[in-house]
Amino acid sequence: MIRAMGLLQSWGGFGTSIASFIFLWDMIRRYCPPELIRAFDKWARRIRSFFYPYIQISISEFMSNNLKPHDAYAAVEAYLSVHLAKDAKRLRAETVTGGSKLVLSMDEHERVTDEFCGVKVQWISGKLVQRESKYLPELERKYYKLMFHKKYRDMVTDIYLEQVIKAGKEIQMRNRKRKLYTNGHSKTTWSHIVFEHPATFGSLAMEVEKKQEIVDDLLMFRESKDFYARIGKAWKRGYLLYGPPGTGKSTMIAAMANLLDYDVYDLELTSVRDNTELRRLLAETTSKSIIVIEDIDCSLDLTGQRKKKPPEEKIEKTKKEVSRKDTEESGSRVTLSGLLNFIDGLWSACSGERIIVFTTNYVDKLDPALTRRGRMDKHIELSYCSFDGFKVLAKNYLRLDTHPIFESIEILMRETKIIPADVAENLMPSSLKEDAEKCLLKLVEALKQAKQLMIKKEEESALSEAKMKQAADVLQDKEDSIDKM
Ligand SMILES: Nc1ncnc2c1ncn2[C@@H]1O[C@H](COP(=O)(O)OP(=O)(O)OP(=O)(O)O)[C@@H](O)[C@H]1O
Ligand SMILES: [Mg+2]
Repeated sequence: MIRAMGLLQSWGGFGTSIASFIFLWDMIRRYCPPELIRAFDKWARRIRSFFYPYIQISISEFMSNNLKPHDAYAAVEAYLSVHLAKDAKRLRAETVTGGSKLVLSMDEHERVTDEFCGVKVQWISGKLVQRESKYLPELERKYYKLMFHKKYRDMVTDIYLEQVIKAGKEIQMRNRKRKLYTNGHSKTTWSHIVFEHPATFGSLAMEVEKKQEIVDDLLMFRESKDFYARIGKAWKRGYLLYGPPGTGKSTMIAAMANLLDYDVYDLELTSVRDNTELRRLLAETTSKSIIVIEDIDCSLDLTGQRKKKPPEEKIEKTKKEVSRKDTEESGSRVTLSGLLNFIDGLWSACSGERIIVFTTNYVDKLDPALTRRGRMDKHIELSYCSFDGFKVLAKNYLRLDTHPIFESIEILMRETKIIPADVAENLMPSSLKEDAEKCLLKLVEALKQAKQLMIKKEEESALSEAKMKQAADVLQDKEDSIDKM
């Protein structure tokens, strides 16, 4: 009993000394000049590290020199919130900008343990409140501290930390909202909106094998960082999508971005003043992005002057003609050589993966410099709707795998041409009451009309050919009679 009393007394004494120490330390912090406290801290740390076998690495929320957010801090935070936050006792719940999902992270002064190749390391979250001078407000800087035994120094600094940052960046990439950047309306810089296009390769009407080949190609590109480094080529890939209007070129670009989880830069060449501006815009694009130049044939030519389209294409008054006119008015002087120089030259030096996609309705009209192999790695033709393509659309729009009307649709599709955009329009119910069968009948009607139009056109062209031949024969007869005279 007496011993217990003595123990309590001594604990009481210990408590009192701790309280006096805290009081004394508080007084020192409050009244001593900050320089003196910093010097004291420094020496105290040196003495401690002499006896203490652990190493600490701090990763601060902001860079110490310019107060810019520190990328590594954000990556560590993402890594910890996914892999270790659940082990912490106190958590912070926050929504990611623009999202509704709650993300959990460690609250301040929490401690979690991670294990890497049998080595245990500790992460500690903290907050530092600093005042640079007494005239400035206090600054709060959050930080993560990594603690490990000094015998694992090389392994942790060379391998573990690198892997944490890499994994963290991948998590950030997955959590971020993707963006669609544009440079339209005579803007000299990129402006962006959130990219939320629902297109996927699953919803794209196309032959199954062809679609799978494109998907495989894209996925292989994404995973080929080391391969590109080994062969000494920049990690870039060019796709040329060509085909008539409404065959799904823009839809495929959205599906590519969704598959790879990339941002999209929609480059409006007609708004770019000259090659210098083009170079700057392309250099500003970020890694993991698709740079799109739609209707490349209408946007520029080799000489920098506008191309003249053949008469039959002029009939179609599309946005493309308007954009060409815009270029003339805005005085864009971007040349094909300028674009190609950039793709082959400076752009290759930008780090990270990028995909560049050109689209055109008239692949034959393109300059061979643009279509040669090595420049555009893959040429993809998007053409009129096949029966396979129709089945994808019927499944998506009407949830139908089969129907008795499919047979007549298949026969009509073999006899005539229809673009997927028209098939999609017919399969779209115009009211809640319109059922799947009505939509299929609408499509049958559209196919019949397209067939009639095709027959009429063929007849007309046969007639004009016959007339031309007749006129040529008359001319020949005249020439023959002149010769005889
Ligand atoms: N292959 C396809 N699969 C699914 N839907 C398609 C396909 N092609 C066209 N569509 C539908 O038609 C619409 C127009 O297609 P899209 O804009 O992709 O055509 P495009 O080939 O880019 O045309 P343009 O040459 O005029 O730019 C899309 O919104 C989509 O609903
Ligand atoms: Mg398009």
